This record gives sequence, C-alpha cells and structure tokens, in this order.
Amino acid sequence: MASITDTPYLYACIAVFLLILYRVSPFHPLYGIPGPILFQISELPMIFFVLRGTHHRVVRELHQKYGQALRIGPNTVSFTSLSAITKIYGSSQALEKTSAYDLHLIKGEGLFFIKEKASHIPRRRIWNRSFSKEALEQYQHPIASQVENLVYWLVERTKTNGSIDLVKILPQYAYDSTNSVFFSGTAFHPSLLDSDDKDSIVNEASGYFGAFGFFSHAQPFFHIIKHLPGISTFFKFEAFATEAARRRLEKGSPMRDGISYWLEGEDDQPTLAHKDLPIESATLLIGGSETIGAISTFLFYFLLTNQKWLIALREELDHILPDESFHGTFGILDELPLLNAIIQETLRLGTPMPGLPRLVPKGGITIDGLHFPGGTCVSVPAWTHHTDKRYFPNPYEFNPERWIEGGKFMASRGTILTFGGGPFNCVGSKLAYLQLRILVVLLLLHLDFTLAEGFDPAKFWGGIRNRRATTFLEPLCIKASPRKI
Ligand code: HEM
Repeated sequence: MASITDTPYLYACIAVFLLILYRVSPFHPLYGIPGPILFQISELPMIFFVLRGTHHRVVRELHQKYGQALRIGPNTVSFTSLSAITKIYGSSQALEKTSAYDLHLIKGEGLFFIKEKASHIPRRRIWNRSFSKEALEQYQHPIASQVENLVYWLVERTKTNGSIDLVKILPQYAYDSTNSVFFSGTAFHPSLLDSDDKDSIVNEASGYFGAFGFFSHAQPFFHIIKHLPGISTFFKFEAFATEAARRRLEKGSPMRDGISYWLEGEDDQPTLAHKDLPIESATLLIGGSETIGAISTFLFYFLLTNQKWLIALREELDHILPDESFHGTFGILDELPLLNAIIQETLRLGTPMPGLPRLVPKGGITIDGLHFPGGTCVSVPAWTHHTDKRYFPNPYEFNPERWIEGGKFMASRGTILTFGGGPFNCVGSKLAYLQLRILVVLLLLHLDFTLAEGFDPAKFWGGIRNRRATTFLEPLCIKASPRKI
C-alpha cells in the first residue's frame, strides 16, 4: 500500500507546502494586501461560500474588517471604491474579462463569453441593433401581452390554490417574455406560464448559471470534468438553448423580433453567423430572463413589505394612467419619478452579486494607489458597493426617495453596478428597464395584492442566495385579485 513517505506523494506534499509558503511570502506580488490567511493561500474558502450562495455577504463583511482592497484568493483582489469601479470597468482603459468566461461546452462565439475588447466590439454592434429605439418600441406590445397572461395566471392560481408564489411565477413570465420578444415565441411552446414550467426550464437555467458561477472559482476542475462521459447532461440547458436556436431558424419570424435584427443586417451591416446562434440563445435566455425574474421578485417583495411606497406608486399611476385598459405607448413611463425611483432602488438592493472578474493587463496597473502586476484578477462586488454607507446612507433601508431630486427621478444620484459597467456592461439594460416598467404598471393597474398570511420578511430576506444566479429559498406567497377601483 502506498504511504505518504513514498517519493511521489512526498514530492507532491512538498510542492503544495512550498506553494502555500510562496503565496503568503513577501515574494508574492500580492503580499501586503490584507485578507484572511485561508483566502490568501487557496480558492477553497471562496468556493465554499459560493456553494453556500453567501459569498456576497462574506465579502462585504471582510471588506468592513480589512478595508478597501481585500485579497480574496491567491491571485484575486476585491475593491470597494468609486475610483476602483472607474479604473476596472468604466474608463477607456477598462480591463478585459478573465478566463472565468471560458466556461461553456456549447460551440461558437457568444458576446457574453468574449473576453478581449477587440473581438467583442464587432459582436456588440450586432447585438446593439436589437436594442435600438425602434426595436424597443416594437417589443412593447409582446411584453404587455406576456404581462397580461401573467395577470390571468396570478388570479387563476390564487383562486385554485388560495395563494400564488411570486418566486415561482415571475421567472416563468420572464422566460416567456424573452421567448416572445427575441424568438417570436418559437423557443418553446406552450409558454412556461401556461404549462406551469412542466419541464423545469427555470431551474435548469438557474442551475446552469449557478454552475458557471461556481466553476469560475474552480476553472481547472471544469476543464477536467468537461471531458467526462455523461457530463453533457449537466449542461442540459445548453442543449435546450441549441434547440431554441434551431427552432427559431427553422420557423422564422412573422414579426421583427430581437433575433431578426442580428440575422438581417441592413446595407453592409455584418450579420450573425447561424453557427453562433445557439450560444447567443443561451446568453439571451439566461441574461434576459433569470435576471428579470429575480429583480421583479425583489421589486414585489419591497413593494409588499413597504406599503407606503405601494400606495404612493398607485397614486402616481392612477393620476397619469386613469384608465385600466391603458394600452398606449409606454414612452411616458420613463418620466414617472416614483416608478423609476422604485425600480432603481430595487436594482440597488436586489443585486446580491459577486464582483465581475477582470484581468490586469501585462505591465500592471495602479488602483487606489496600489500597484498590481499583470495577470492579477480584480473586481468590485456589487452588493458590497450598493450597501456601502459612504455612497448610500442607511444602505439597507428601501428608500426610493434617494433617487429623486426636485421632483424628478435622477439615476445619476448614485453609481450602481447592477448592469456591470464599461464596454462589457449589460447590453440589455434599456430593455430591462422597459420590461420592469411595463410589468409593474400593468400589474398594479389590473390587480390588488396582499401578502399571504404568515409571511415573514426576515425569513425571506435570510433565504436569498447567489451563485451568480439569484435564488430564493423561501416563497413569496401573495393573493392576487382583479382590482376594485
Ligand atoms: C434586470 C435585468 C438585468 C440585469 C440585472 C443584468 C445584469 C447584467 C450584468 C451585471 C452584466 C455584465 C456581466 C459580466 O460582465 O459578467 C450583463 C451583461 C449582459 N447582459 Fe444583462 N442584465 C439584465 C437584463 C438583460 C437583458 C434583458 C438582456 C437581453 C435580452 C441581457 C443581456 C446581457 C448580455 C448579452 C450581456 C453581455 C454583454 C457584453 O458582454 O457585451 N441582460 N447583464
């Protein structure tokens, strides 16, 4: 039997020991950046908290203890300052993505996964076409139709079951909305709301995105296991996205949907190669739905547990949109101060996200007066920044007023990282705002809501987890009924 003193084991142990020693020694380039010793020597503590879904809270606590620059891995530094946000994500010199974005099995090149700015720019131009002013106007009707289906199911399921869990139903609506806006409804049928997501697509997608979050801290492990037979079932969601792309290409589009903007460029505009549609479809389905599902769940949680804002918002809407059959242009919604302030405050507090990893280029950079060599992984965690009282006084208070000045909504009153920043920021943010506005307005115009008996806000809040995908361990059960005016 092999023993630890056999030569290969001995060498391996010595190598690990020397590596650990190096990582905490003055010879390591990150020596002197404070952080817990276990995080300095290994990725394992971070992996542990990522698996538990609590790393956003842990990193925040560590920043409070150790300060603005924090070593959270052997080669990884987390920052919490506005200057670091500008340097890492926002400036013309914004950093590129790390190899944490290489984690997919699906073939082709996808916007989200492209790490270098030079190759990212042409693909981003193709995507941008599907978020032009004209395109967004075109999406209003399909979005409103999906919200109307949601209204129907909220009432029906309340009637059948006594209450309805928003944690479950809002993501279903979000996937239906992406399917309708981008795929002309061809990605899957029937809609997830109509089938009550019988194939568990929401869970598959959330598990897939969660695996992406986990493996970004254990990349070598991913590159080993991806070759194992049978592992593709783990990536069932990629197969689903590939099928969605195939169906969209086969069935075409009766209307100008989001994907048609990519496939049919005007004049000399470059178009998307069909071989890249599967990977872009995976990004669309998750990027456009998992996020909206989670943020809208937060939004209704905040409104239902802060009745004064719900009442004030109803007043604002009733004043501007007195007719519940309102189906006009949704353009005027951009102007409503409280509606937009409530959405912005939800985006601030509804982002239990990790720092988006970026790579220090060759030659290194200086952030907040500290020099970092090329190859260091750096980030600013959204949750830590959004709950930093230097930038947001009483950070845990849901207070939409912090976004209002002189009676107007002012997004510039604070910097939030919900949509990332700089050249790799969220390409769909304008659509996200549009979807959230239409969702809130139509639900409030059509329905009365109450929280189901026994709802415990503290328990709900304690059950929020993030592994890149946000999950809610506790239900958010409500009763919905047609509005009595
Ligand atoms: C509230 C909703 C949303 C949130 C919170 C959100 C958040 C984000 C964030 C943080 C990033 C940067 C990711 C990174 O650098 O790793 C991102 C990128 C992206 N998002 Fe969103 N997103 C939302 C809605 C949408 C929608 C509706 C779409 C499309 C339909 C979309 C598509 C994308 C894509 C394609 C990227 C990659 C952009 C690039 O690399 O150029 N997102 N999003």
